[in-house]
Amino acid sequence: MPKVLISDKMDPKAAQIFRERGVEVDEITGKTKEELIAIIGDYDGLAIRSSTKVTKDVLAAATKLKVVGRAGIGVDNVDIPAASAAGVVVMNTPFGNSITTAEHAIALMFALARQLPEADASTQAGKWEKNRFMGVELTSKTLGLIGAGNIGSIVADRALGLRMKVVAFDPFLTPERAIELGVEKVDLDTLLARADFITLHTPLTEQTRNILSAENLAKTKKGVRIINCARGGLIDEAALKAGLDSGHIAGAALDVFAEEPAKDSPLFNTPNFISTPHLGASTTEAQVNVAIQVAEQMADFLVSGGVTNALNMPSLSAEEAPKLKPYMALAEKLGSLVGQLAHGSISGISVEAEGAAAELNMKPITGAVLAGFMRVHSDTVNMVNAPFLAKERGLDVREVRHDREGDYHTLVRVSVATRDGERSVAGTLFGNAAPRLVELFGIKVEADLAGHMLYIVNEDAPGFIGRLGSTLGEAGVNIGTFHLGRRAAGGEAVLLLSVDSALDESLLAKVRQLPGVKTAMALAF
Ligand SMILES: NC(=O)C1=CN([C@@H]2O[C@H](COP(=O)(O)OP(=O)(O)OC[C@H]3O[C@@H](n4cnc5c(N)ncnc54)[C@H](O)[C@@H]3O)[C@@H](O)[C@H]2O)C=CC1
Ligand SMILES: O=C(O)CCC(=O)C(=O)O
Repeated sequence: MPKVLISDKMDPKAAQIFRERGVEVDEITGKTKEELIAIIGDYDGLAIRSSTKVTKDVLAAATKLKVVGRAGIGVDNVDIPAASAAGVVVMNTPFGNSITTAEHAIALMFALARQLPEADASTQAGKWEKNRFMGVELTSKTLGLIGAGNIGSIVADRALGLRMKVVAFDPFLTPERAIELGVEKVDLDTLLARADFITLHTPLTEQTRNILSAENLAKTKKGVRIINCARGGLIDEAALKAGLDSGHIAGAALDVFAEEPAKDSPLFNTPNFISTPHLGASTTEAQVNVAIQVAEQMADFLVSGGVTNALNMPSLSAEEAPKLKPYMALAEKLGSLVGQLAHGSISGISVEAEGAAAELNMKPITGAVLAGFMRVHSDTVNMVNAPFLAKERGLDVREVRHDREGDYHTLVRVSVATRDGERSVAGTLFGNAAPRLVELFGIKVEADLAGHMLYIVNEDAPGFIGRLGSTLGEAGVNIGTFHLGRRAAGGEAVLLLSVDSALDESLLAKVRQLPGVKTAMALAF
């Protein structure tokens, strides 16, 4: 039974769903990195929010880990390249907390406009400072939206409902989508110059880090109010403090900080500064949504191989997974076969689908081919890290679907480009379930690729099979199955034998000395 660790506080629905789906679950929150490293080796899955940092060191200790599930959106607390290299799928729940976070941004905008936290503190201190707290109306003001994705779009919708004008800067926002949202697409400088309120809704990336730098803050309108419910690191906090102190910036509300937990920021106690402790997603509704979603996604993956909302692997629905499973087994065997047989530097690999296979989602099939191909050189390769490693090695990967009718109802062909030209193998599924090799380097041969095998290329001549049988028999090697294919009588023949035990080098050397043998290799599946 797969085992998952929930390492951040999560709605109890998550644990309930894991158990209902046949996944064992431990909830151990508040661990230090060292404590997490000490226990992570026991788990197949890790369910987190934003506190757990899934670093290289944690992943190195996570020897059984297959999936990290983020109950939320931002995955900047997960080292995704390291997870990909380790073959660990990283999933998030991209929609479960968007409305809640957008509402928090709007709440902070109102709080800034009317200085609500300070007015509340002053009133409860018995001061009744009616004349101190003069606010501004939101109606007719311009809201500058940096990032118009899921959350930004909801913020825009709510702001338009408040009769604000919304200008948006997002390099990926199309003019059509801007019209649909009712926002004006502008460049960053225009937004900075025109906005009365600025709200940030981008992930933290190398392009967005410090997007509100000292230089950009200086381009804002005097009296601007700034809200950040996305990620710390998007704003230069020192420059923000200077802007608030000088009065250029009329107010700022941060839900997120460059260093979290933020326990001692220079911004604290600055007039017109509001902060919340990364509460953007903290509503009952959002937490139930993300807990249910992350547990369902992770359980689907661990139990049936379904992949949803993965950031480092193509999606594969729980319905598709059973249909694709035998294809992935076939693809992995074909990838492994070409990986074992093709020598020298390989510059490209192509995966072709014919018949029923051409109707399927090819990404998982290609991932399985690459995993089989590269596992020949490293046993830590799997479906997740194989495409990543292929790219790292500069392997040109092609996918081709054919709509032609072939000899088989379904066929997957894998070809590699070698120095000696293209080498290709093909396989089908018998009964839609059993992987079977049907073509090897242009020769028709029908074989089950399983266990220990012996591959021989020889000149087709009488007496060869008897001599080979004797050589193996004398070495105590039992033949399981025997598959023969040849280009033409008396031409080049290919033999694939399954044997009950591993073949050692000395036996292979004897086989290579038999008359007519051109190649003899041990294979393993
Ligand atoms: N405070 C909190 O508790 C929460 C914070 N978040 C944060 O909110 C962020 C946004 O979430 P979603 O809207 O769901 O993500 P999303 O991926 O739907 O939208 C992000 C938008 O940012 C845009 N973008 C990317 N690079 C940009 C750039 N250089 N300049 C301007 N725009 C750029 C993208 O085109 C995209 O439209 C998340 O990445 C997460 O870090 C999300 C949920 C809760
Ligand atoms: O889990 C949380 O409370 C934070 C949510 C968040 O930042 C996100 O979903 O990106």
